[in-house]
Amino acid sequence: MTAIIHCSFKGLNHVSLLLRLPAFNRHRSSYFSPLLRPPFSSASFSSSSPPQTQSSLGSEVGTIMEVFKAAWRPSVAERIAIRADQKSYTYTQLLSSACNISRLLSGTDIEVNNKGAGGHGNLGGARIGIVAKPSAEFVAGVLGTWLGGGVAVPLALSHPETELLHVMNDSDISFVLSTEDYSESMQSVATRCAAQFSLIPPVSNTFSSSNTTDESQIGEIDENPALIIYTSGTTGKPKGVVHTHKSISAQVKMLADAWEYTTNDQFLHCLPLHHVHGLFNALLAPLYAGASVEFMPKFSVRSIWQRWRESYPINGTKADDAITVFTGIDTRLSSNGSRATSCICPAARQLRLMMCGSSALPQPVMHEWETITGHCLLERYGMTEFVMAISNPLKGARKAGTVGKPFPGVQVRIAEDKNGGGTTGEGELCVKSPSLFKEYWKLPQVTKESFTDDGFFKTGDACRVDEDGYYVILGRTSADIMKVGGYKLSALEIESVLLQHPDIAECCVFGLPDKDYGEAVSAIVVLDSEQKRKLEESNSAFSLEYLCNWAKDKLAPYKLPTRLMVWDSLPRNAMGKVNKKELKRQLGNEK
Ligand SMILES: Nc1ncnc2c1ncn2[C@@H]1O[C@H](COP(=O)(O)OP(=O)(O)OP(=O)(O)O)[C@@H](O)[C@H]1O
Repeated sequence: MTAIIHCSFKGLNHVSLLLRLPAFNRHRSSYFSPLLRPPFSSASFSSSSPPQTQSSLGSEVGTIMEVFKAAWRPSVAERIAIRADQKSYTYTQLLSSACNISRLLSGTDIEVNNKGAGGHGNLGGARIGIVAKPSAEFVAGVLGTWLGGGVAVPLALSHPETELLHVMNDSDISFVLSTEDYSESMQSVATRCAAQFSLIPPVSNTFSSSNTTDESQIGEIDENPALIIYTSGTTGKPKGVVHTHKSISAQVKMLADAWEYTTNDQFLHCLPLHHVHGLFNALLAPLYAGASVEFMPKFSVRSIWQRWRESYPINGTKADDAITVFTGIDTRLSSNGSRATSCICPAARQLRLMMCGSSALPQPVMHEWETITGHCLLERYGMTEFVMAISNPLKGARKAGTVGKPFPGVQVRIAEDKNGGGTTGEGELCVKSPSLFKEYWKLPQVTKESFTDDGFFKTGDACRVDEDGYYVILGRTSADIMKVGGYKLSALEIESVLLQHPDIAECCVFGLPDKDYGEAVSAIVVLDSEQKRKLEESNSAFSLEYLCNWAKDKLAPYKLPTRLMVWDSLPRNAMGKVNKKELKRQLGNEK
């Protein structure tokens, strides 16, 4: 049996991929993912022949199609979608490969472990684990999973086997897709989870359109799950956050609109793909906009700066494949990175947009970055559960220490603490957005408890609004908000000040139990390597007294740290975040 699969990325010119799919639609209707839904009229397609109009799908077009209508641009099909390992892949090649993967999955007798996800397509909502290095194959794996009716579960490359097993067992993964480099370990993990395993076929450089006799049906799949992302576990055991095709569509459109992603953009991508920042901001939204994404295999300060320099070799010139957008500035890039490479600032200056988020951007880092690169970083706020909700503007004032204002279509509310009198303007941030997740996987009670009665998601982050209506994130109530002698303090605010000290390269502030004050402001600092060497040479130590003497003009007395630890590094996860809850637990127990 054969089927026509109508595929469309935003801007991919009326494409139907024609494939022979054994038994594809014998029992079930086929479907389209949000990034692969057909345009208003779809057309037969081959790489060599022009599209022909076909309008049989119009009546089934839903909200997703509105997204594509608004986002429509012609002639993206042969543009570069992905660059990786010195190879380029067009949108057509990527989609062709996704269709192959869908066929591969559909042709396999997948036993859907615990259907729970809500079934559609051949895979009926089966969870497909994807463990692949950042590559065209990873993208094709996700799209192919959606095309076949599965739920993609991107798995962390950095996770030790026990954590991988937890996530795979928890999400009842039926099938693991992997690239060669992880083949051996993943095969054994898959076996232990009773899941099938396959290597993702390499995305080919040629497109073949073959054999078409039958047209598949399109079901309305918007509310069906598409993706499960596991939280990083900084506030407890990792939970599976279920996103639907509809929430993904809403989000990619929101981001592409707000930050004006276009077909002219080229993204340098060096973030993990099992986390929303790397997956949505730097991959799915750019692809939705018809942009190119270049994967850098590993986060490397030197290589990132080098790539910018190649993009703009001499001030005023621009390479064809010049990077235009970068998201993911963190302290590694701004401190040792920029100092070591400040001579190449003119190149960095010419990028269209530089963004950061996922954790607080300390003001000293923002200012230093602006001095060196000329970029006022765009900081935004997001969370696995709703992806991105609040952002500083693309055009207009970006305010240091704030995350800007809610995106159009996003509602936010601050739930003030009634016990605190409810007059401070500070409280828990609650979010309602079309990009909100559907549920925590297999945790109905936790899901219920994390929403207000009128459908706002309770973020667990403390927040206030400044005089210009910009939102200021004060931190996680569970880890960043300290209660010291009756005062409620934000660890993020104190960190931002401590980072201004010339000797401090990194720091982390949190409360440890204190019998007199409830909690004690405790700081771990990592010293700048040069300063550390000087201190060692002069046989002196970086003391609490010295730090507080310096900080007393900048912080109120009750905000000054009363405990100090000088460490060689901070324990960070793949996203560069410190798990404060775990640190508090360990250090609290040591006392
Ligand atoms: N711009 C920002 N400023 C301050 N904090 C931020 C910012 N962006 C994100 N965050 C923090 O990151 C959190 C969301 O991150 P994510 O969804 O990855 O969860 P996590 O904290 O890493 O893991 P877990 O949900 O398991 O605790 C937010 O709730 C907020 O505390």
